[in-house]
Amino acid sequence: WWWLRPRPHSPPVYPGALPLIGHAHSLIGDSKRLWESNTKLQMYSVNNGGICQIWLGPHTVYVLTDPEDSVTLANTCYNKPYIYDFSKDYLKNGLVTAEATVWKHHRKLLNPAFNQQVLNTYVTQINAQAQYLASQLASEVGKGSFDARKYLVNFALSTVARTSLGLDPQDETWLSAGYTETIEDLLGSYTERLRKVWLHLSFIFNWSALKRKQDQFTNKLKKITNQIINKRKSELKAKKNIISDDSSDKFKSVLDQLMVLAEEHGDFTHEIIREHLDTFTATAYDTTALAITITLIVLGSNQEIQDRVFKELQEVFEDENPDITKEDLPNLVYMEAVLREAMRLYPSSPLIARKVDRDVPLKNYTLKAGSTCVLGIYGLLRHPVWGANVDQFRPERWLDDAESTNHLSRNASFGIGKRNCIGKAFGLMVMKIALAQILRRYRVTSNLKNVEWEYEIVLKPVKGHHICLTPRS
Ligand code: HEM
Repeated sequence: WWWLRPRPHSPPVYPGALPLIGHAHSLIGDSKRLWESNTKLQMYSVNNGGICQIWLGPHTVYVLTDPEDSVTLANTCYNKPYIYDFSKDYLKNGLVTAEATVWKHHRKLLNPAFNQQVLNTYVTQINAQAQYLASQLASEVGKGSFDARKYLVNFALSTVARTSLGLDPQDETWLSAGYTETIEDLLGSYTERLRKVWLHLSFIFNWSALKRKQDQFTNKLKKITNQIINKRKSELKAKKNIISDDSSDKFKSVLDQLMVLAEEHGDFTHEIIREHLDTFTATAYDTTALAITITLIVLGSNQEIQDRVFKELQEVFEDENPDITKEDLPNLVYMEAVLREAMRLYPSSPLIARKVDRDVPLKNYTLKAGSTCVLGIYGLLRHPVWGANVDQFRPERWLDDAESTNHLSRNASFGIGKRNCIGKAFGLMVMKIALAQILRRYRVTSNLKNVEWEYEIVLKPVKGHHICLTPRS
């Protein structure tokens, strides 16, 4: 107990530590409890100078919510702590889980795959999926409230299938092979391990039923992606010139771009291509689907703001063109402010973490090597730096008083520092197109006050019937 005592010159300790286990007990419980514990912890950090510490057994975990300190830490320590290893069997050298040395090299090579020129070639595919989504939602009109997330998950996965994997719109093999259910089960199993702290220890986890289930999910998903890569390899072998078509305005899936990298760089093996593709899917689909779901719930509870979004849509789409063009996207200024504000208050990834692999001096304290640092995105996005009415949904803060958003945490919902989200621009584009297609056709109503939240690696509204749709005449 002596060595667990708070020391002078070390960050404030979050209350509630128990002998030997420290704060580990606060991880136990269901996903709703996990979210409650997480918000309390992050807000404690905000209210105590943007930093606090907890103990998981003997291990120190700092929780940072100060904008400057968070960037310092994120740009000093690039390695991820052991909890990211929960998904290593599946994603290993993918950008999220790769060791810092591999990550630096691969991130540099992969950045161009997500540049604006490439993204512009995806607009047609995303429009097609978003129009299909809007037409599917028609079946919910007049039936009262429903759970929009399942529609948005299908939309997000179909969009990934087209743009990342290059599958034809008619090609249903991916989704019909049970991909959606299996990826949901796999991500759920990571949260289960997070909550059952004794399973953090590999020698216990390796003997558990959860490990056996996780292996089944992982193997199934790997098999599906491997089949897609192999099929594409055979196609390219048959038509030798496809990939060498370098014209920048021609659609080229992420898989094809990875194949080009494989030709140029020996270290892009078949397995590494799979790890990157599976990483893009796992990181892209739920974050995007949830951000759209949450924005719809928030807009359904703020009719005046929704009216303003609709007015902007009418102005931008004067000619009734059913597709949103790449030229239209920058004109959806108010909609982007709404989206960013919804993601500020309810970030899909409310916390990320780094391994503190050296002593890191911050403004008031030095973080000790060998510990873990949680970067509290939720707290950062409600830090006083955002102004007095930080808890209020106010899209105008992104427009009128731009200086109140012109600070280091501006993009924190997409991560912090250089190891931030590679798919940020892609995600924003997908979300804007989907929202535009939905909101042009339907008025949304909902009640944000009734929503309960849970933490399952991502922040989710607890499954339920949250929104109603009425057709716009
Ligand atoms: C609303 C949408 C999205 C949100 C909120 C989001 C959020 C984030 C956050 C917070 C991180 C940092 C993770 C960490 O440091 O541990 C991250 C990383 C990442 N995201 Fe996203 N993301 C979104 C969409 C996407 C999309 C569409 C892709 C598609 C490719 C993507 C791919 C990635 C990858 C590969 C990383 C790891 C980057 C690296 O370590 O270099 N994300 N994302």
